[in-house]
Amino acid sequence: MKVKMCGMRRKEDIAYANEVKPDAVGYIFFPKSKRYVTGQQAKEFDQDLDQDILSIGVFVNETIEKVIEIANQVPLDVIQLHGDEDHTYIEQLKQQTDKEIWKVVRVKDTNDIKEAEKLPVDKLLLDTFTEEKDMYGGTGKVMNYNLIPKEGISKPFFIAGGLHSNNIKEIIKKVHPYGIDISSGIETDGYKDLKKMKEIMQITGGRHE
Ligand SMILES: O=C(O)c1ccccc1NCC(=O)[C@H](O)[C@H](O)COP(=O)(O)O
Repeated sequence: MKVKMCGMRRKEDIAYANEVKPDAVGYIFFPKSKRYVTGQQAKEFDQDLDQDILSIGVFVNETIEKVIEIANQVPLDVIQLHGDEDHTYIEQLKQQTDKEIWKVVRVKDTNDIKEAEKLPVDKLLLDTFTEEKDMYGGTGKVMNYNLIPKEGISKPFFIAGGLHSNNIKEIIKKVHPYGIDISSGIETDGYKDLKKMKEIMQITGGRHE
């Protein structure tokens, strides 16, 4: 099972990631997020990140031009689309990059997942839906895992939303995801917390190839 730790926004966060070794870290390129970083900041962070940790860029309804610019600038390994990007948008993006593309489904009902399975992306990431304006992710709220189709999902999928050291084991056992994605659950007072990051790696069994 893979572990992605999202919302890196300080030099210390990168040092912590190098210490605990998740499979991937995420940078948020959504200006309305409290975890927002610029392409230039992410590039500087990324120069200090261990090479065997994937760099993932999180975009919300961003222009394709800007996504490509930042993806090449950092450089990113994966483009995570966390907004309302549709089939046409993804096809256009794919014409301009060979990078892996993940699509986030903010799950309101089972059909949202079934529709997302048809998208031409490498992986899905299931996250919590909230009505709150501009709250596309990093909500710290747990999603309803009963909405996952009984027959399973045809693409590798990450789960996200309100994961923390007290619920992660139970949720993994229930859902059997390809990976987990966590942000608020490894923060204290809004900043990444090394102790919590270590705990998550211990609970998930560390890095798995
Ligand atoms: O984290 C944010 O501020 C954010 C804002 C807008 C879009 C996506 C965002 N985060 C993306 C992630 O991949 C988070 O890790 C994921 O939503 C889970 O967050 P959390 O519930 O805080 O663990």
